[in-house]
Amino acid sequence: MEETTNSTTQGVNNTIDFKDIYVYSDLTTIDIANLVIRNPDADNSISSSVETIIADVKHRGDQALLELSERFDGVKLTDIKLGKDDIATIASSISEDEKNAIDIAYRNIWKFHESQLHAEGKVETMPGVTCWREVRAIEKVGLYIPGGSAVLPSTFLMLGIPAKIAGCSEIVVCSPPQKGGLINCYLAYVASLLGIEAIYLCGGAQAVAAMAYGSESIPKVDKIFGPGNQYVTRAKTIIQSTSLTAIDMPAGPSEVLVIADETCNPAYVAADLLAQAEHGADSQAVLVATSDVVIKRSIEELKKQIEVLPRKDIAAKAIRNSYVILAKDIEEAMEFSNVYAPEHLILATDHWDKLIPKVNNAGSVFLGNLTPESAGDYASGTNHTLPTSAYARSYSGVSLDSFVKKITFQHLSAEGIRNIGTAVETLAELEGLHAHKNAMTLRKG
Ligand SMILES: NC(=O)c1ccc[n+]([C@@H]2O[C@H](COP(=O)([O-])OP(=O)(O)OC[C@H]3O[C@@H](n4cnc5c(N)ncnc54)[C@H](O)[C@@H]3O)[C@@H](O)[C@H]2O)c1
Ligand SMILES: N[C@H](CO)Cc1c[nH]c[nH+]1
Ligand SMILES: [Zn+2]
Repeated sequence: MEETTNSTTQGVNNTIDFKDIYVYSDLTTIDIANLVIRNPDADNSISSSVETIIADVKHRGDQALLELSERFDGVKLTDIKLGKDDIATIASSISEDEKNAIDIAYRNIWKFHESQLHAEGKVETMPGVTCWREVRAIEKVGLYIPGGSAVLPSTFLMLGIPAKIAGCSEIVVCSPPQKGGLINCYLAYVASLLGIEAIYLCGGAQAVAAMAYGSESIPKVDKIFGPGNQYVTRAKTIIQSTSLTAIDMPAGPSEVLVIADETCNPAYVAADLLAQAEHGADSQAVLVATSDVVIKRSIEELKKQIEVLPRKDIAAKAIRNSYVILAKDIEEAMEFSNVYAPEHLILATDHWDKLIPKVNNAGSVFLGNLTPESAGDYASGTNHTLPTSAYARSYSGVSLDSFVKKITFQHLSAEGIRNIGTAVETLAELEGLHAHKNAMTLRKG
């Protein structure tokens, strides 16, 4: 890796000299609120191109989608929709080993998400006053499957499986066209496993706009799911306030925070950092360690391992966009992590069980030295579509709940009216809302 010219200057006085990776060693002197900001779009360039793309798709529909695919994906399409027969033909080229791996992931993800189906009981809050909730699937959902720098069939599993379990009646899938104007065979195989009959060849902000407003080819949906780059993520946050379409959460460039103590294995730590760094130059991989020996060894390992990665250049840029923290103890490490609110938190320590209660903000947590984050990315069963950019402070990752609404129901009997009537009348009276009071008084008789 080259020497960094990382523009982050805070904490420079506290750096230990590893030449190309910032190591902050005294958190009390650092502006942490500033340090934890990811990809700020300071010049507003992403927001402004996304706004232009959304307006274009809204007004010109399919024609805009075709032109934007040519411009951003370098693919000249004649048809945006890829149908069932094409999908089946493309899927047939996948090998048995690849099929088996996808099938294992499919089963585990299905099993974990199916376990989230909980029926709630009815509650009698007072005699004759019964309240309960019922679950209904969101009818029309849109799944965005990234495909800019890497096509992610695993994301198709992560979104398609809970949508199927929830019972969503219309599942619209968009993914950027690959060279030749098609999709890759792994996405096609996942589509066939899920029984999805069409994939729309459309990526980026334009795909989000199409699913939010509809185009001649792409149906409008009620909620859009899925991760993506900064263009996709910005588009999702814009359309949720400008259309009647909801979103799962901001799930942008991947990130990981590894907390490591002297019981960690530095080779594993480095591998886990690089696994998220290779997603994109704007990814972030943060190491928070309680010992400078751990830091030194992990960085040595990282420098060795990065050399053989096919995506070395991307990973190196992400590492330059990252940093290391020497915490004074594990408590300080956990405090920093909770402020950072990482998409993925890895506890690279044998003492992980004691740390679980201290985790307040994280998308998904990987416990101990034998639990690589890649397991959750692909096949253990948990969902890999997770909040980034510190949104793990308030959002959960995708789950079965993301695909359903929970509607409350209530029923009052004559006894219920007798028990609750006066309280409702008094509350209506004190709020000065007499029609509210009357709706109860008439029934009390
Ligand atoms: N948070 C999560 O849960 C999660 C999960 C998986 C992946 N990810 C992230 O998803 C991202 C995938 O990104 P990707 O780029 O590979 O694929 P992508 O599908 O998100 O984006 C590709 C699209 O971006 C658009 N685009 C590219 N350059 C543009 C430009 N200059 N102006 C306007 N639009 C442009 C194009 O339309 C292209 O089709 C990565 O950052 C990865 O880390 C996050
Ligand atoms: N780490 C990504 C979520 O940030 C998910 C993914 C898909 N494929 C590999 N990894
Ligand atoms: Zn990943």
